[in-house]
Amino acid sequence: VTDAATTGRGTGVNGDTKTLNTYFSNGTYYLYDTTKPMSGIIQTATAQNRSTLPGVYSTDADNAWTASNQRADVDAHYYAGVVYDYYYNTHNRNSYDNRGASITSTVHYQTNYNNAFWNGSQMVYGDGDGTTFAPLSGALDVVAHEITHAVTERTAGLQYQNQSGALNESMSDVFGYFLDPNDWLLGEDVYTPKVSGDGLRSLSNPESYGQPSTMSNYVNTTSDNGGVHINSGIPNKAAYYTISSIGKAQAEKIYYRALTTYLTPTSNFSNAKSALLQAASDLYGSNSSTYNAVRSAWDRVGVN
Ligand SMILES: CCCCC[C@H](S)C(=O)N[C@@H](Cc1ccccc1)C(=O)N[C@@H](C)C(=O)O
Ligand SMILES: [Ca+2]
Ligand SMILES: [Zn+2]
Repeated sequence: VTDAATTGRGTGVNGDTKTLNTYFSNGTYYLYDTTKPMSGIIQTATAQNRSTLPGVYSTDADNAWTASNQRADVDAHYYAGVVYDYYYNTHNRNSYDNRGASITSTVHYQTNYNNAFWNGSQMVYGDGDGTTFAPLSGALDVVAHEITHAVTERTAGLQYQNQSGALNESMSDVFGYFLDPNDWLLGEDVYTPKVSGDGLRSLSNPESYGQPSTMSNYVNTTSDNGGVHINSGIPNKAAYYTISSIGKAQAEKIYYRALTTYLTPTSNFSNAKSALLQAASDLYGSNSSTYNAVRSAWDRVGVN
């Protein structure tokens, strides 16, 4: 039997061509990447527009993944590999559990599903309805957002409600930015495909998308698990100030260290400020301009 790791070619959600790590077995090609060091595999499946997970492996006959209904599969697979490489190369983290866990993605979840999520075991992507969203795996910052939920779950464990939940969401957005730093927008590559230049959220200007950016405008609500997608604007704005001041290279070190060393399941915004300051102190000193930039950022969003 001639099983083998192979290299394929695919078309992404936005019509771009990508090289894919695939696998050939028994006459069929699979979105099954065995190339990562010490890690498990990265594998992509389709729910075939139903809700059963993980669904069935995405397959192709000739390793040219160019059909229109394969675009979401191509990007989910390719971007999962990009995010794996980021955590491994930048933070020396071997997959979301730091022990080489396999990364599984399922696309074509339900019909016109305008969301993506981590379900505790895998990533799941809807195709969008074509107006609000294009297939959500088509954006690297979305894929990074979802995998970062898995990292958070295995480290800080931030409870998905109220302030800890907004922090959880913010960490996913901030690492979404670190993966896709071309702009301060989140989801711009798949959000409102008929409208250009917008995103679902903005780190630099949360208000432009209906989020608060100061503690004084924190939204007390029972919906959305206590407004986790609303109040994330406050830590997101602090991240914008921090990154703008000290740059991406130092910021991502501080954020990774705070997330994996100091934050806990019940951390609130004030605890996040302390965690980031402690990380900045550990890495750059408590009298450093880096430390002072982090403190200033959180002062400016009104978190003491
Ligand atoms: C199914 C239950 C809800 C899970 C929410 C997931 S983690 C989530 O936050 N998804 C992101 C997807 C995303 C990420 C970055 C950029 C664009 C879109 C999200 O923000 N979802 C919005 C639509 C929401 O759930 O309100
Ligand atoms: Ca982006
Ligand atoms: Zn999320």
